[in-house]
Amino acid sequence: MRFASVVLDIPTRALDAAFDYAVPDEVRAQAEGDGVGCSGGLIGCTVLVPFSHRQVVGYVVATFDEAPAGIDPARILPIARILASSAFDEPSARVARWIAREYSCPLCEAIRPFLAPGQTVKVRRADDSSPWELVCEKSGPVDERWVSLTESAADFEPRANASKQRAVLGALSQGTVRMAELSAMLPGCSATVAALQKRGVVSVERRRHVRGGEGTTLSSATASRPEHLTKGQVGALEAVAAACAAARGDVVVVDGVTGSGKTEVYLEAIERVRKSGKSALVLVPEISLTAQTVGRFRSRFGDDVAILHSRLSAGERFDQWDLARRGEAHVVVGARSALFAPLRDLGLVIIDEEHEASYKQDSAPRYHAREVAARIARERGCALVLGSATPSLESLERCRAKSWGGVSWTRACMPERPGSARLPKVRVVDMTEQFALGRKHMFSKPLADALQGVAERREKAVLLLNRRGFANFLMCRECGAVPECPHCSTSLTYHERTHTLVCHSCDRSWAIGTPGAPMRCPVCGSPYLGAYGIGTQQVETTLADELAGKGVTIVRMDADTTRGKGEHQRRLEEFDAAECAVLVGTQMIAKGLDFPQVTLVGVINADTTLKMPDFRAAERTYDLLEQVAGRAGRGERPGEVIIQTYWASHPAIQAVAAHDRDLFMSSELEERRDGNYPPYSRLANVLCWGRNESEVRRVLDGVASTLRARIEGRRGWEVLGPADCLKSRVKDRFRRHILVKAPVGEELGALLDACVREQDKPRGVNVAVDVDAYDMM
Ligand SMILES: Nc1ncnc2c1ncn2[C@@H]1O[C@H](COP(=O)(O)OP(=O)(O)OP(=O)(O)O)[C@@H](O)[C@H]1O
Ligand SMILES: [Zn+2]
Repeated sequence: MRFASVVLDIPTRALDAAFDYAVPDEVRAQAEGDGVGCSGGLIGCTVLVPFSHRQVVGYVVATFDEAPAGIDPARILPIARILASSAFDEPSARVARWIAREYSCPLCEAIRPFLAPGQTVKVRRADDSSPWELVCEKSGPVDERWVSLTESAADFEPRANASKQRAVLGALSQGTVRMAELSAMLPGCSATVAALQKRGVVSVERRRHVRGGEGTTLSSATASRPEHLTKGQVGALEAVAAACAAARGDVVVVDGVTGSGKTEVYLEAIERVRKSGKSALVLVPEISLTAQTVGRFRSRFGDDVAILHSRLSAGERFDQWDLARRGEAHVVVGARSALFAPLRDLGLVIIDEEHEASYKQDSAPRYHAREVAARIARERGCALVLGSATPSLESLERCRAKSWGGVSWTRACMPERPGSARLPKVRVVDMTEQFALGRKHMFSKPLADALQGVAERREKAVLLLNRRGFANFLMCRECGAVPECPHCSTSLTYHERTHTLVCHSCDRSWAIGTPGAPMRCPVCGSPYLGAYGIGTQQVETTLADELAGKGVTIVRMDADTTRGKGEHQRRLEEFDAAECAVLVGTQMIAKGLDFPQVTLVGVINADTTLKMPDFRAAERTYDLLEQVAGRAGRGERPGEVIIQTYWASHPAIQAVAAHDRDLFMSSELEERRDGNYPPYSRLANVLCWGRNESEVRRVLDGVASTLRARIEGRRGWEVLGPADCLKSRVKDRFRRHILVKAPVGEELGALLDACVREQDKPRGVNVAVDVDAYDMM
């Protein structure tokens, strides 16, 4: 290990390569002596290196003994020092390289997700004349050592002059104290504690502080082992075992209907992997990382589980991450970014609800967790399990082809719920018919009746308000104006309770009138300003009227009511504890929740998402409806689902009504094939934004013409645009984009990267390449 290849943390596309440095003896000794590092050496370390007359932070991605060919070893500059222990090993470095190429981003940006949370080091200077300085956003490990007296403390008498010992014993006489607090009370006491520990008078215990699993009253937050696995579960486990045995990154799509017991398959599969001494990684959507999910894993694997998600503080995230790095936890359950956790000896990766759009990161590196997971599985020779009741069309297509990317893709079906639970009966209510019958209420007659039934039978219901799309804005009935944010091209959303108009692009808000006073149109001054679309608050109010005096608890869950820490869980607990209740909410209540007492699911407006300008609109609507329908009838009592819609004939809605995915698939796949959309092509979005509109236009026109010249004559390639984005202005920046379609299997990222690099970009104009884009607004 005399030389190292270092990627500099300078995210410009031109400085993307790794540079070679010499490894001085003391640096090597430090790296090899470091017990906590991931690679057992220098790879994965954050280092300080000289570069072009200054010092720069970089990451070691490879080491070698011979000087690189053609370079005089004496002229290779040395690494100045190590700034942080190794956070990744060689296979991870290879995955990072792949991410950079695949998603067209600078290599250092692809490496950053692998670094220890909260331990990023930067070289900065205040202005051009001041010196460079190291800024270390360190959140070291949280001290979780707890000190307490042992039984033999009673017989221990400190010597007369041992005042420090007396102080420590005194402080501990009331009970266990955290080491950090003890040090704060008695500065410099750690040597004393160590001495007392040696004598057996005090004990120091490392208690893991792990949030998320503890302190919930949710009945479903434990996973008791079922007596028998279902046939579907046994089959799925066999497929997973085969993929583990193949040890080359094979993929199993666990295609199990809602409530079929996919979680039990994950738990069982992890148990087997653990028995063979390997570790496992489980990804769930951020929003499902609730006490319920965490509790289920914790109840089976206890302290062997580390939890990673964005609601943890930086220190807590570091702690959890470090448990994996030190090999103290062998199961990591987390949101998208947990994919980069430094687990040793990985044997299995699981992605739950794999169809979820939130697995695509919408800032650089713009990776899709499913694709990176597949890459990691191949790199480490472990199995990948993708679970969902509504697998993505991409995954289903790969299973149909049986292999993809050099590994096998298998589908394991679980068509039934365990025990006596059955899939609920679904009824579609055509709202145009209701209107023709003279019913203008938010709840159709069948839904209103069903809610009364729930109240009478003392059961529970879930009501979904489909809020994606353009619901809930105000429109002037005289001039037709819709108030928009002056900084973004976004219709403002009306919030009834606070009487404000809110921009969901930039979070600015405007008060309108005073409660009770009429609101006026900002354009023509007319008082006839009406709310279009409905909000959850309105549903809650209407519901309260409908069920007044019936003793039904109404719990509302949306972005507003779950903002505070722990609110999400608190509301679910409230719903769980109530004797008879209705849970009203947005998308966030649609998936994962397992409450056996729910017998009715109502969807107030099924079709708002169908009208979104997005080729995945139908798929998303189908997924959402099938998932939310799946909340009903998970226990012994049968469930019923009522879907209100103005578009009853749409295949997505028909398919949910019949629990027949093929109904939806056949029409959808045909449209995708006709339009050359994924899964039959790859799609990238090249986005350009800046304050100066003409510069934005010029830059993107340049990218488009370079691109068109390059793909000239190549089959299956298509360049659409440039055109204004649907959100053509956000935070006063103009936004235009190009959509690029390419045949499946083409390296789209590398080509787009080259075209963007070629373009001269003035300051203030930004270009982002989003490969396999999900959000094209
Ligand atoms: N073999 C079994 N026998 C009896 N009950 C089981 C069995 N397997 C799972 N269950 C129970 O079935 C319920 C549903 O399981 P789970 O929540 O894992 O479903 P799921 O497939 O993840 O559904 P969804 O996609 O809706 O989230 C749970 O309460 C679970 O304890
Ligand atoms: Zn705005």
